[in-house]
Amino acid sequence: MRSGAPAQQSGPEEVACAIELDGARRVYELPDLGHLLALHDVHLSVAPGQFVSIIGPSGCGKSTLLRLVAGLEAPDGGVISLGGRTPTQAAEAKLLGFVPQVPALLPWLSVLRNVTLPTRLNRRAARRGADRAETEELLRKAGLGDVMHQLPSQLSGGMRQRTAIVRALALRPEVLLLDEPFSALDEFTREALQELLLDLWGELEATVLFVTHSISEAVRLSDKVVVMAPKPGRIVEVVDIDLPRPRTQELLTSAEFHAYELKVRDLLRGAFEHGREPA
Ligand SMILES: Nc1ncnc2c1ncn2[C@@H]1O[C@H](COP(=O)(O)OP(=O)(O)OP(=O)(O)O)[C@@H](O)[C@H]1O
Repeated sequence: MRSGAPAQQSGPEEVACAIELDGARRVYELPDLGHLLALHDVHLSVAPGQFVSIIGPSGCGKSTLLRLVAGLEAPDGGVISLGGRTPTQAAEAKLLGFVPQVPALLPWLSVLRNVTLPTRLNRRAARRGADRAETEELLRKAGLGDVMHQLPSQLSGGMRQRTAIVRALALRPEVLLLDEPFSALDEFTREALQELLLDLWGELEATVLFVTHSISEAVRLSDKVVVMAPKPGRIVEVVDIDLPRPRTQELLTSAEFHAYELKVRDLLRGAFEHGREPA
């Protein structure tokens, strides 16, 4: 428990799990009979409960990496382990929460019913996940208490994205995967949702993989920032962010914070320049 807030009930089996990628590889067959090496020899160790961001130029394989960890696609080589389980086993055990870039909410269901849908549809999810009262509490924490009976079409973009985050968190996942969840939001909404995510992460103790294009967001949120490059998609460096939490406004404007931003920026510049070279 990081935040000091009361923990939701958790047994020993609900402790967050580590994520290990050992030589992961993904090749896409292309219509012209060629192929594209979307991920090449990816090694990554994420400790239980860590918050890790993934950053890199468009097309470097960030979403592919997330899909492999989520068990939505299988690697063409290497091994991926989530606390000793394969991604498919972890997904079947309902240990994973996934927040996509665009919140996929069912337009005919209220906010509350969208959030409770996974636990209503699946017995395993129901056993692990938050009950109705806990879900309503999560919605209130996310600032959605007053709109939980409204339809998604009545909400702002930021509210819809909060709903998608609460839906993933209501499963009490051991591993939370987020694919650029705040990219379409204005700066202030983005900051508010970063705070919310950190608060809820603090309570749930999930292991987080977070894809972003924002250097400051990555440094602000993370224990580690994974910098990727394209052609082929690969990890160029993992930067440990050795800053205390909570990361106050004072810290966010400090020279130390800025030094991490510059370091990630330099690595990214190299990755972009590489991406511009002919493959
Ligand atoms: N199903 C697919 N079939 C063929 N190629 C694919 C497929 N999915 C992804 N790719 C290609 O694999 C590469 C990596 O894609 P991916 O979406 O993982 O990149 P990304 O880093 O997440 O990009 P972005 O930042 O633009 O979201 C890209 O060149 C993409 O065009």
